Amino acid sequence: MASMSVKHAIAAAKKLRSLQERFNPGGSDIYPALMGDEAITALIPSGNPLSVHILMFTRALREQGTDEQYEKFGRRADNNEIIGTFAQTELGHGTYLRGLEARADYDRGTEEFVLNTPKLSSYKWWPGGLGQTCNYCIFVAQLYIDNEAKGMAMFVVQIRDEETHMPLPGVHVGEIGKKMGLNGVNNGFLGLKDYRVPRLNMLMRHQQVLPDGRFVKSPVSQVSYFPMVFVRCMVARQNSNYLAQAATIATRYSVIRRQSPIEEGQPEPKILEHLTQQMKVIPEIVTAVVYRLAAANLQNMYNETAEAVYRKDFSRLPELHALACILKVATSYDSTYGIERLRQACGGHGYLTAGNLGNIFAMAAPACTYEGENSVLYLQVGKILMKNWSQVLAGRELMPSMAYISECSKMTSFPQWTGSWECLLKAIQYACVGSIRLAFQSYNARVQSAQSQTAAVNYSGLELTKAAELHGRSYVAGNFYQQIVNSPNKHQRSPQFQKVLENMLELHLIQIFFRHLGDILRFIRITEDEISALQRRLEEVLKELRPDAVAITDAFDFNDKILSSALGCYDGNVYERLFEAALKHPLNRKSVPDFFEAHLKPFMKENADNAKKSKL
Ligand SMILES: CCCCCCCCCCCC(=O)SCCNC(=O)CCNC(=O)[C@H](O)C(C)(C)COP(=O)(O)OP(=O)(O)OC[C@H]1O[C@@H](n2cnc3c(N)ncnc32)[C@H](O)[C@@H]1OP(=O)(O)O
Ligand SMILES: Cc1cc2nc3c(=O)[nH]c(=O)nc-3n(C[C@H](O)[C@H](O)[C@H](O)COP(=O)(O)OP(=O)(O)OC[C@H]3O[C@@H](n4cnc5c(N)ncnc54)[C@H](O)[C@@H]3O)c2cc1C
Repeated sequence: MASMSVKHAIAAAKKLRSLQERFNPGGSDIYPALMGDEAITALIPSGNPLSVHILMFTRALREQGTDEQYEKFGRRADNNEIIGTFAQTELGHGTYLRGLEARADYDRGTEEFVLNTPKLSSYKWWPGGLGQTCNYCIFVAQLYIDNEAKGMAMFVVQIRDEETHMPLPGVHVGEIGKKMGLNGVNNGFLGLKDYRVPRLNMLMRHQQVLPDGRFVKSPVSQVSYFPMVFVRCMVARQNSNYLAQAATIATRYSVIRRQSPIEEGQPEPKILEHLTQQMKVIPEIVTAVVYRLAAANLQNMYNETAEAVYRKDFSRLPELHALACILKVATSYDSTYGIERLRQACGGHGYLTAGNLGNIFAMAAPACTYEGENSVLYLQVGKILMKNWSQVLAGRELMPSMAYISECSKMTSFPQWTGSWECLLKAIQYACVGSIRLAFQSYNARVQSAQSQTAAVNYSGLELTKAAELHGRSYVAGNFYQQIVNSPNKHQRSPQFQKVLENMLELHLIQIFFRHLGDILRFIRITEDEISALQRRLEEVLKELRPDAVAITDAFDFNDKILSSALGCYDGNVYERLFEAALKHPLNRKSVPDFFEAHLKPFMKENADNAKKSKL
């Protein structure tokens, strides 16, 4: 499977290169790379062994290396003359980067770094493509000069001979084994023993080691985390795509499948006529749209920040970090939840490989772990919210994406409940700020009682993650509201299209309201009648969106090859395709399976004989 994927990935990469040259000649615009990876990934259901090369190896060379280092390594990587990966995670550490054990000792005598993975737990473990595809990697290690730790640094390391692909001396590399999905990606392990690289193989755009061993610290140490921020932005985009694919499949199937009359004596309706089926499918269509818009927004912010960082302006890094964490967590959690819900909405056929929903789930699910395990990233955001709440208490301004926190903090109570979109959005934001305030009280009490910040974060972890989750909801819902209600190009939309978008906004806000009703009721008084009115509106808006469900998912524009699903094919011939797939199963090549004579027949005969004996 791995070699098949490499073959497909190379073919797709070549096709992409020609498209890029045609539409974006010589441009370094990041989009073709993103689209490229998405396009290749979409065409290889078992995952793209070049993903980390495209998304992290080439970008780290461009963003963390000097211009000279880009010329030496980056250009060849961008041109796919060398294939690399991003080797940071180790067998013993993935989250706690300051605990990474791989080390790089500077040898000023030879102006080289000596790279080692001192123990088994120090082995690099997981990097995509490391097993067999790559001949280079970005090797992340703790930098030591005269045995003094200087923090993390990145090194360009050649691991295989470019001609023979043989691992180089001092390199121990291989595949880590079968996974739940993505088995076309050879995730690998890497051990290095006294492996020497020239001084100029350390990426030195932001921090340097001079020939005599003097260390020039990075102005902002977190800029070395930037490659991860990029992939978190990509995950937001990629996982909203996976959800959109699953929503397309389940929607098409739900208007083909007929089951169970709603009125006695009536014909069996399409299953999407059942209200509970609408509640399973339509909110996921809307969630895919909501996250697609949020991810696009985040990508623009990434591009602006990347340009600024290139000019050594690091001011927007903290906000981008917070938003990238929030969106990576929210999209990966909600997409995996949504894809499984859509699989279940397809009944038994949803469990068939021919439906492809299981594979889409397996492709989406690891995003909850890689690029920063989700609860760890929620804690990151929780910490950032604590810092920002201290700013609020000091009367200082907050970053734009947190401005609502300042506004809500000035409200002594929640205004009269109206149930409008603005009211629903404000309710989510108000509940978020209430949660931040409570988390801060717990956290601050711990810090005041002489607990360290790290310990206080750990023991306030439940409230911090709740506040982070609600901050994510507030950001995503706020972004969707702005795009639907206040978008500058709203007047270019037809009234019918605007109405569909407003129905999607209505559904999203009501759905989030009900999902967090407990969190909201903690801070806002809402009567039973007001909640029941929202229940009615929920049922109403599902009915309103029902006729548009197929058109919205068709607008995602996935062709059958990408969906690769007998349930979601454009022509709707579900049963014929299911049957066609079944007949292709190897077990159907013979009428009598091999195991009959070898196992089943003797087993049944033995039982029959024993039964006869027991009668005698
Ligand atoms: C498309 C898909 C395709 C699909 C294909 C994709 C294939 C899969 C690719 C997966 C590739 C990988 O998984 S690559 C490996 C990914 N690994 C990770 O993401 C590791 C996760 N861990 C971390 O990021 C870090 O250890 C933290 C953030 C958890 C902790 O950082 P720390 O430095 O130890 O400590 P901490 O005190 O929390 O942070 C110190 C200060 O730095 C700030 N800070 C922390 N991180 C950042 C950051 N990234 N950017 C800016 N600032 C940051 C904090 O806010 C804080 O600011 P202040 O408070 O000082 O102001
Ligand atoms: C498909 C896939 C592809 C990957 N590709 C790459 C790659 O290309 N390059 C690369 O370098 N890595 C890669 N990774 C590794 C990935 O980045 C790590 O798995 C991830 O960062 C999580 O680290 P970990 O596995 O060590 O989990 P751990 O950090 O051990 O997490 C285990 C549990 O401990 C909890 N935990 C850890 N720290 C804390 C804390 N401070 N507070 C509270 N709870 C905590 C976590 O929340 C989690 O529940 C990949 C992983 C996968 C699954």
